[in-house]
Amino acid sequence: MADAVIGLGANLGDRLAALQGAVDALSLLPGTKVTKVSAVYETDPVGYAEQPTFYNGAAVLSTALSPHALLGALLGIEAAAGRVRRMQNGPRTLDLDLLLYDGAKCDDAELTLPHPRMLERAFVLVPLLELYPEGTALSLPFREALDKTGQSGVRKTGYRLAVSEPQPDSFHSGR
Ligand SMILES: Nc1ncnc2c1ncn2[C@@H]1O[C@H](COP(=O)(O)OP(=O)(O)OP(=O)(O)O)[C@@H](O)[C@H]1O
Ligand SMILES: Nc1nc2c(c(=O)[nH]1)N=C(CO)CN2
Repeated sequence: MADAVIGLGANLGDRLAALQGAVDALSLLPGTKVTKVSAVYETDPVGYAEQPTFYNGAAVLSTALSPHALLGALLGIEAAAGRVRRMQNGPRTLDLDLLLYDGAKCDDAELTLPHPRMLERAFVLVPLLELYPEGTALSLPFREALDKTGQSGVRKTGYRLAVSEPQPDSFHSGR
């Protein structure tokens, strides 16, 4: 089993429902358990400013899926949430980024690990600091990066994402 950290974001439609739906979908992936979830943060858009504010958060998984299989699953969950890719940094119903997978490094056509832009983004690093108060996540020290972003515009909402208890197989098969 490996630990993986997922960044979640949404700025179109019902943002809270999108993030909660994503956590629910992650917990249903084969060989996967959601072990930690952050609070939900409301964040000013970074990159392309003329778009609605985002809800962002982060989740930690314990998974038997490989990094590429997990990325494929994230893209599937985004598609099921109605995401249409229009522009880089533009608005989206759901964005799931594979931030870290154990201490793995990877740089191929489909996947870069750690996520190449995570250390520049306070909307990623603030939820991460909540999950890893020591400032190092899966071998990646990130606290200094957060200090360096100098970005504000990340506010905690009163919402938390819920992790539902795993159900016995008989629950899913209806027997
Ligand atoms: N660590 C990663 N997590 C998620 N996608 C990745 C990662 N590394 C590479 N990718 C690739 O990036 C592609 C485009 O991702 P996406 O459309 O979500 O980008 P974006 O959300 O606009 O920008 P950003 O990646 O900066 O958040 C994906 O199809 C995927 O193959
Ligand atoms: N606040 C915020 N800004 C963004 C976000 C995001 O999730 N939150 N995602 C982006 C592209 O992935 C670009 N800008």
